[in-house]
Amino acid sequence: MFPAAERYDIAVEPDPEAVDRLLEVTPADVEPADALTFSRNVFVPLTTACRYTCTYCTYYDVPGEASLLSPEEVRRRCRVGADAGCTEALFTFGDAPDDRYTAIHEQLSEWGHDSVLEYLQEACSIALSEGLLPHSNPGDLTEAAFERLRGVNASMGVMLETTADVDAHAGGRRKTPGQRLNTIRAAGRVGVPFTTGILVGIGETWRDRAESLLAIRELHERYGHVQEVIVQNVVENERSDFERPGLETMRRVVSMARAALPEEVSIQVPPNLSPAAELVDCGIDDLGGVSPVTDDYVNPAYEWPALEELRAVAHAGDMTLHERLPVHDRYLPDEIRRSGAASAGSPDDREWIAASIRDRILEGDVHGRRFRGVARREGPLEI
Ligand SMILES: O=c1nc2n(C[C@H](O)[C@H](O)[C@H](O)CO)c3cc(O)ccc3cc-2c(=O)[nH]1
Ligand SMILES: C[C@H]1O[C@@H](n2cnc3c(N)ncnc32)[C@H](O)[C@@H]1O
Ligand code: MET
Ligand code: SF4
Repeated sequence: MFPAAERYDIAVEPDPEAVDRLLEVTPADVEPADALTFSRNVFVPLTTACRYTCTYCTYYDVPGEASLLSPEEVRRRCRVGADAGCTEALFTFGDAPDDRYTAIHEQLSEWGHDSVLEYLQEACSIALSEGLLPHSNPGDLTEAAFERLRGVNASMGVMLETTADVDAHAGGRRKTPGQRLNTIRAAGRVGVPFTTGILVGIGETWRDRAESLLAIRELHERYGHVQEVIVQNVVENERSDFERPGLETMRRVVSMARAALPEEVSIQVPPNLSPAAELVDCGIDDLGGVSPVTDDYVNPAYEWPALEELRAVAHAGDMTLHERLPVHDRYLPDEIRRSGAASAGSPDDREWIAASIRDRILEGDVHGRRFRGVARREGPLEI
């Protein structure tokens, strides 16, 4: 049984002087990176049901329409991804859908699960058996949930979005910054390589952006687990009238992110939502998950760029382009770390990856099926 997420409890207090310093940062203050990475993924949206109703989101479905992918469907999609050379199975879906919808709960019971997180565990095992490395973002989680899910995930994530209380997190049950911070802290305590980030343009101020970035830094300083910070701009869609932040805003906020986080933490912009080629001099070094086979189900109107376009982004910044696994190189044990990838040392001597996941990457052989992703290719993956 997975316990329900903890309630509001602010974990960090950003220093006001550090916030002021960050507010002065411009693109001229940051050192551009010399390499750009991305991960080839297949997006597996387990369910469109969600307990929240964020006003910028088109992902969640209204009651009655929300459903779950079956285990057979999960396997089918993973196989398509593995055949296309993906290494990552991305499990991102609505927060605690079973908590809100009895129909979802009943379906899960029929399949022998008492919660969506228990089902996620099975889905991750399916992905592993198809030769993929799971990266799950199921929303807010407790330490107990991370303990269980780390055994079947290479890395995990949740977007902080913002430390501010914004109207965009609407509804009777709403996302709260405290709970998101708790989730990031819980991942740190358990030692899960973690992706987080901020969402730009949902009603937050510049000060809120600086505070959010410093909150992430603080949690990374405590636990060393933040592998990358996504600077994601909100995009227009049919449900909301949020305006996409302009280029100058994005240039400044990406530079702030670079300045706020230590060098070993990657700064990512999603290349289907952001003008990545115009942000290469602001400190980005990662383009996140890009899929050759699935839509970005969170923002389906925004198509993934082809490899050729990723090359053009790298070219614009005079950078090399490398494919990576969902988990960043520095969290891998020495024997499977790729030489040549830009990375500082391992955060500490801890085992960041569960032994079962490490062995799968190492052996490249899952239930007799060759691991078809990049993990088995030799040498640095310059593209
Ligand atoms: O940890 C997360 N990773 C997210 N990822 C994954 C992320 O971009 C990368 O795949 C990670 O860098 C892991 O490799 C997404 C990938 C997509 O294709 C589309 C949307 C997302 C959203 C998230 C997210 O909210 N949190
Ligand atoms: C997967 C992540 O995508 C973000 N997300 C949800 N809706 C939108 C949107 N319209 N534009 C940009 N990002 C969005 C949320 O922060 C979520 O955590
Ligand atoms: N519902 C989760 C969140 O908002 C997962 C991503 S949105 C589809 O963090
Ligand atoms: S962003 Fe995530 S939590 Fe918010 S409504 Fe969409 S699916 Fe739910």
